[in-house]
Amino acid sequence: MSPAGPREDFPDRVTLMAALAGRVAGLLAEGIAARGRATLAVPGGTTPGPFLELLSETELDWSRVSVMLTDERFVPESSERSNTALLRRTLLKYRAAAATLIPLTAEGESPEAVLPGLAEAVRAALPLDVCVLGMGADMHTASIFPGADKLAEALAPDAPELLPMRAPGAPEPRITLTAPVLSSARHIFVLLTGVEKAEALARALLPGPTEEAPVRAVLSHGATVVYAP
Ligand SMILES: O=C1O[C@H](COP(=O)(O)O)[C@@H](O)[C@H](O)[C@H]1O
Repeated sequence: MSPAGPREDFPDRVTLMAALAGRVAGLLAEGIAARGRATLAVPGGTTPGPFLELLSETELDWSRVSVMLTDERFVPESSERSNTALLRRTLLKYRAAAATLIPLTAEGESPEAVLPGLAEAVRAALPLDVCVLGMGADMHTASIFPGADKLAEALAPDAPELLPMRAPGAPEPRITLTAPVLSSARHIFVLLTGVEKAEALARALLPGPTEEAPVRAVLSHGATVVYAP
């Protein structure tokens, strides 16, 4: 793997989430000042809730911010596994209620059926000003999983912005931003907490193919890892 970007360790999760929320808000404000609008991508899953809650309270011209998920599970929004529901619950309220959500899911039979209707709005909001990613213990990031059916396509330099994805490690089909979208963000953060993730990161930083550890696709593009135990 080419040299990894910086890593910032925090003494605890409260400090980490507050620092990241402040940093992301500052970068979005810079993007708005420079270009009139800014786009933010955030992860789903179990880690980012407190960061998203704090971000929702920050002072920013949220009416100029577009927000999308890095990936979504193809489940109804009523499911507790819906990343969109997480986003509505934690980020899209208070001051951040004025932001525009670019959806990564819609009602339909399959990810393939809804994807064309989603791609245009995603494309129009790119490039990402700030991309915050999570990582699973299997070293997947967004929904780019080791062993996934469209892994090679998602990692290819000419990948489309969005792909449907099915993987042995994912309980449901997914829709994910692809590696070129994630790695071309102006600022990339990988948000990690806990010993299991620290161990996975150590494995991901070893030399090896990106297919085995998809998070390498962003680590090799200067992503800043922010971590607390
Ligand atoms: O399934 C997913 O997993 C990753 C990691 O989630 P976590 O629960 O271990 O924090 C997440 O980044 C991704 O957005 C999500 O869809």
